[in-house]
Amino acid sequence: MAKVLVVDDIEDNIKLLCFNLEDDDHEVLTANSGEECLKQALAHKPDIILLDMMMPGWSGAETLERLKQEPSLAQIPVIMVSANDADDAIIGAIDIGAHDYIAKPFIYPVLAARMRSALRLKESQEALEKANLSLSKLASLDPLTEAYNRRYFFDLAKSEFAKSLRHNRQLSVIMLDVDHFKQINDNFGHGAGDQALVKLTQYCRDTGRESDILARFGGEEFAICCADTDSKGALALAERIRQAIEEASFDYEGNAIKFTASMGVTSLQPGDQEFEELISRADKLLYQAKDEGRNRCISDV
Ligand SMILES: Nc1nc2c(ncn2[C@@H]2O[C@H](COP(=O)(O)OP(=O)(O)OP(=O)(O)O)[C@@H](O)[C@H]2O)c(=O)[nH]1
Repeated sequence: MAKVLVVDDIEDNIKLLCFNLEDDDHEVLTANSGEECLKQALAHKPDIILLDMMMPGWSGAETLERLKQEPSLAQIPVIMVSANDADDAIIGAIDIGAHDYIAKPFIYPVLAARMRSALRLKESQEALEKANLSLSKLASLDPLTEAYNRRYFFDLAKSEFAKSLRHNRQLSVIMLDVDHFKQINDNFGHGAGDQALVKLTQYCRDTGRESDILARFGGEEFAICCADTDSKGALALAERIRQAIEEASFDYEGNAIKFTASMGVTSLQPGDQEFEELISRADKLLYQAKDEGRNRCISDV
């Protein structure tokens, strides 16, 4: 059922707990000191820890504090097991992060019920974290291509822009638009158009750097913000992307589909005060590229 780490310096206590836990179908790991507990927890990520309070070396409380300081272990519920049932000891342990406290000698079914309660709480915390993660993904990504959406792109790129101004670093922007995209939809169907946008995202990712911020602005228009990249580097990147798109083709329902893209490229210039200035320059250059025949990159340097 659950992976349980039992920590106690007395071998007989471990044996007794192991017997009961294994009888309940739990997978049991054991440690006979606080130091060993931390090692086992890091190596095996148990679902729950049953931790003895009084041990030579690190005490139970000290071990608990170390578990809570370790980000990858902090969420594991810890039930303290102790012969000391003084109120102060119980309060102290719960205040430093124990989920629960049970006094020895305990009745195993009571401990088992407390473990179930701790595991239920852990499960609902994990479900909540998962839901939060998918919500923040929804809020930042374009659902079709999984490139960033326009709003999130501006959040990230504006912060890069501010850093570049502060540290006197280069920053460039590429605006990209698929050529005659309407024809892909008209000739092969909307599904082919969608697939082209997914492929385009992949070509940009494969060609660029991990740190490039790629977004779908809407329709068949994309933007890339490249931190620490000067105008020469950005134009070279745009040209590599243009070539990758031109050379690639993908299969859609038996049709080999090819397309091209046009790009406008600009870089941070003295006097720029807002990130939007770069977007608007790159946008003008993109439309110049369209006017001059498409399938080309135009930069303002
Ligand atoms: N399949 C698909 N089509 C889309 C999507 N978003 C916008 N479009 C279509 O993209 C097409 C854009 O057409 P236009 O603005 O005329 O641009 P274009 O055909 O690429 O022509 P140029 O940009 O001038 O080279 C329209 O037909 C839109 O309906 C989408 O998410 N999926």
